[in-house]
Amino acid sequence: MNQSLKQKLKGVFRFLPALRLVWQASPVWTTTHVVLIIIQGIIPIILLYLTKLIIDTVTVSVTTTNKESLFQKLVFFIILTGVATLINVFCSAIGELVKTAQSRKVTDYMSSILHAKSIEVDLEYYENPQYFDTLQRAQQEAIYRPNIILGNLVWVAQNFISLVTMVGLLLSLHWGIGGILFVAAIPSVLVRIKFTEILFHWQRKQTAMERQGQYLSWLLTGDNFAKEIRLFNLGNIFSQQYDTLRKKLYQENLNISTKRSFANVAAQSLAALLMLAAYSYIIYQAFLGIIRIGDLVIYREALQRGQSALTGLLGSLSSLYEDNLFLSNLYEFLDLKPNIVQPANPKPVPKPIQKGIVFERVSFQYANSQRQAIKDINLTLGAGEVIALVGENGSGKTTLIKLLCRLYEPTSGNITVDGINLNQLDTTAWRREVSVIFQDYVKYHFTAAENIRLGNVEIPANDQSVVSAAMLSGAHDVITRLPQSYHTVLGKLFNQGEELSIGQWQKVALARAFLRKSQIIVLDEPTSAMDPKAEYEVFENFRQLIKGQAAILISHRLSTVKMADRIYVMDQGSIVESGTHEELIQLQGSYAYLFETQAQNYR
Ligand SMILES: Nc1ncnc2c1ncn2[C@@H]1O[C@H](COP(=O)(O)OP(=O)(O)OP(=O)(O)O)[C@@H](O)[C@H]1O
Repeated sequence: MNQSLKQKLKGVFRFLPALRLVWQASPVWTTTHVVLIIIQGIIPIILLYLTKLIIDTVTVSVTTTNKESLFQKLVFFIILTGVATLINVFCSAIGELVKTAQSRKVTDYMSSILHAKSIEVDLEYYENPQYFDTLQRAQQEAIYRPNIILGNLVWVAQNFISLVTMVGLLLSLHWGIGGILFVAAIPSVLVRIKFTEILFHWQRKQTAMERQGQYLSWLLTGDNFAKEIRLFNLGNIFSQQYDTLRKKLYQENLNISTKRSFANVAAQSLAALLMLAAYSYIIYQAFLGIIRIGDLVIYREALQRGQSALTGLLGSLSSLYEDNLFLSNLYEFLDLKPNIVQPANPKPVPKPIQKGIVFERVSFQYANSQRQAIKDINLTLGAGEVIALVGENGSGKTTLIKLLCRLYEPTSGNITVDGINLNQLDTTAWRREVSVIFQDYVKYHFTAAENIRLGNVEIPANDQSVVSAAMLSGAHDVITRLPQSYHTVLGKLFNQGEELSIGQWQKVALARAFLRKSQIIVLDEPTSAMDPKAEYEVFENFRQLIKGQAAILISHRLSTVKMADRIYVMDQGSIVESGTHEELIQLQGSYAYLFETQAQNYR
């Protein structure tokens, strides 16, 4: 057997993981769903059999004198027919409810699996377009495919039983008729499998384009972009780009669908001709008097039912193949492994940190980049020390912080805390000790109190420490002026939300950092959007604010970092100067030059 056929067959039977997901999502609804489908599959056969019994009884009654017992029998069969019909009606009515409930459960379960995986993977994945393609494909399939697999398996069973019965009947007439049934069904199945594969590969190729379309649509409809799109009059341009993209996708899809339709016409015409030949043979047998008119009717019925059972069976088998092919998109996503590995036996995080954090010849290059973002960095942050990183845009300051938080692994060199390499610590436990507010901090569209509490979710809601943190960052005054004070929803996304200015948002984010009970605090341009008074208040009493935490400050305003114990000046990924403010001024290097330039602007 050639390799690809083997793989295809393997694909057909790789439905167990999907069934497991369906089962895990909702064992009770799934069982009920299957039981109902089975009952609904059996009842038509029972009804058919009861009809036969009724006809037989009526036929006998015509020639019998003792009609009373036959009448009782007849009444009994009619009652049974009524009961079976009622059960059928009940099952289909309840079936709708069960189907809806079960598929909603599966949908929600699959969403939570996708969410869990999205959190588990490293930040690095989020800088990789292929990751988003994989995620998009997984999202498309995960929601409904597992349920369809379940349905298709039940269909396979139902059609198989039906087929065996009908083929048995037809074989009694001529073996060739059974054969024709099979031959007639094959072309349609081949067409389906072929076009499923074509569509699958086309969709995989088009994911990036689909996402580009979604991005344009997001630009056109998202609140973040509404201002600029209007002012730069970009609406029509983006909208045209979107239309061009969608037209291309539509055209390619239509081409495949058209080809598939023609192939289907050819396959189904061939099947119809073969069935006509079989039917003609049955008619001819009746014409010759070999079979009776009654037989003709039965065989025709068996032929039709047999054909629909076989088409159904092969159809559900090829659907299973299709489902599995497309579900590989989901498995591909679920199989992603984080690059940052957790140590098997993590060492405890030092509490309190005694000696401090040391960067030893640390270099790092982003996976999607040709250049080193930081090179050969040596840096020390002693316990309770405040250090500052300054340098031009792109000099590597934020990257250094990301390495400290173990969002990435250094390409070379070591980062240690009290002599223990960060890769020997449990990542979550380590991150608990670092409180970071990045430049692109998150504006949560939750209440003001929740926005701050997210810095330390271990404290209860409405804890007084939220207010204390807000006071330290200057957010308290902003929040108390809001209509519902700390209970006001921030942002404009939800009803009664109150939008803040960028500087006000920054104060809220800073409060989040202050709330966290960590040993290290990292503020990446924390006051860049604050007014001078607010900024002054933060840095004036900075050491009291951080209460003995070690701190790393990143700022372009050198006046704010003057008080640091040590200032590191970065340039193109390297540290080019370091020392206290006074030492660096005396050095008369790039720091002194920058400081002097900024100071002149304020004179
Ligand atoms: N996710 C990324 N993937 C690839 N390259 C990146 C990524 N993030 C940053 N870089 C590159 O790494 C270098 C350092 O960036 P980094 O953000 O650390 O600079 P920075 O000093 O914090 O700059 P700024 O002052 O503008 O905040 C830059 O050349 C940047 O282009």
